[in-house]
Amino acid sequence: EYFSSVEQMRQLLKLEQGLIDNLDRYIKLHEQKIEFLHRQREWFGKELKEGLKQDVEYTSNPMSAFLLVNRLVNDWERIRVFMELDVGVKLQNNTEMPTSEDVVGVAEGLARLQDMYQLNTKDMASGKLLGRKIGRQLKTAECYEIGNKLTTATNYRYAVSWLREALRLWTSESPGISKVEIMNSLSYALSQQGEYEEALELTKKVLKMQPDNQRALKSKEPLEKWIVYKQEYGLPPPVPDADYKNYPSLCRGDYQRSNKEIAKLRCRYEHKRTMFLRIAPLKMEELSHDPFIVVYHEVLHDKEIAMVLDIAKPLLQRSMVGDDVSKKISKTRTSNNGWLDDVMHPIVRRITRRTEDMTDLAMSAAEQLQVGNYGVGGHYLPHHDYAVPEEGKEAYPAVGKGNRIATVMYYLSDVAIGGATVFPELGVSVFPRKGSAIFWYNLHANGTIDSRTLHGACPVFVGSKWVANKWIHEYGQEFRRPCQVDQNA
Ligand SMILES: O=C(O)CCC(=O)C(=O)O
Ligand SMILES: [Fe+2]
Repeated sequence: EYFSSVEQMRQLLKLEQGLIDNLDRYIKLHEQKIEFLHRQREWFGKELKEGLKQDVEYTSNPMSAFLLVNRLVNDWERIRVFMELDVGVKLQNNTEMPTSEDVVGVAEGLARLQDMYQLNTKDMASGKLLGRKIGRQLKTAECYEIGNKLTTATNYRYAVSWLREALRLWTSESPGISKVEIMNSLSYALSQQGEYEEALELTKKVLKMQPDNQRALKSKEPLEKWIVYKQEYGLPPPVPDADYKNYPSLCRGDYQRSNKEIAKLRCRYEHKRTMFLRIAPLKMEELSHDPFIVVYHEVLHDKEIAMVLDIAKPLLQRSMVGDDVSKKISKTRTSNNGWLDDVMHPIVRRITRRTEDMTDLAMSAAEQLQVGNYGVGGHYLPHHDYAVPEEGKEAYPAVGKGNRIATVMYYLSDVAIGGATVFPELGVSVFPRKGSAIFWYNLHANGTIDSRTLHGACPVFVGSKWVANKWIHEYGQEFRRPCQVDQNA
């Protein structure tokens, strides 16, 4: 799977380079083959001309008679074999090609970005994003493909939008795509949205252009029935989108809190929490006092980050959601991650140590470091990091050290546009800054869950977002976690 990580997508450029190299070799060998055949053709032609000039003499002369028979038996046989011989270049090597799921995955990421950042399809198709030119004008057939993939993904709203764009761009010179195909696809996507009237209109237009068009013939009657049904009973209420309140506006970086609230927050050197901080204070930015959320700036060095990424890259796999018993792949989290243990490399141990110095929490109850990379439009919908186990069951039984009391998340990259970490209940957004870490408690001081810590990762717009999570569990923190955050430090 490529689409769920920009790092994996980068491999595709290498893959395409390999394909082009193979194609070049194939073309070259074919050219050599054709050249050889031209030379042979020349030679056979010359011999034949000789023979035709004086055919009786030629065929009765034992020398030329022999040459003629020999040519036909041996030389022409060699040519026959040679012509049928393949040049022996395969287009594809062993590298795994992306699949149609990747195409759908990228199209879904694209629609997610459109939705989140309110981008219109015409601008996107023209390669313009947020007033910047980031690509070329898409062709009719390309818009049509995006629309069709979104239909496959049952994202009909954006499918309609892309198919409309394809229709708008279509000219009789558009290669490889007929107007009728686009109209049929658009009609289908519209009908899935309950817009039967317009769908029928398109279908009728198709039938005017091509009276025997099978697809249009098949859909006309059902559409007419649906229109009558809709007039009588109306449409079923649409399935409501999951409501994450101000999640989208926070992702866009819209202002969420009053000046009065923000005025209470400070930036300062944290030098009290642990012994370590007395000699090496950290730059701390408060985001919220209750629940406690802070960002530590410049806590990881670029060189340390480069090392972590080197170790993590070969370990990347599609991220799961759910606790360790019920985890599964989900569209709500499109990223890849890999787990790094302290024993794998001194740098991992060093980061664990730094997390302890930063938080004063015991690392004996911390999970391995989870390094993550997001894909095209990659996101993680609002969720809690704690688990809510069934009655009588334990949270995170595989860890066996209680619930996730706190989260420390390091940003291992900047993100050019998008990719914020946001807390919808609190109106807080944090835009990634390479080397910074965000730290918060998921549980109240009495150990109950703090639902206000709901948070999500916004779709990455431009860039490759890397993060590293260190989840810390409850056991061993009894005498470590301060009951009250010292706001006057
Ligand atoms: O990537 C982010 O900004 C948040 C990630 C997150 O919440 C998680 O992995 O649990
Ligand atoms: Fe999270």
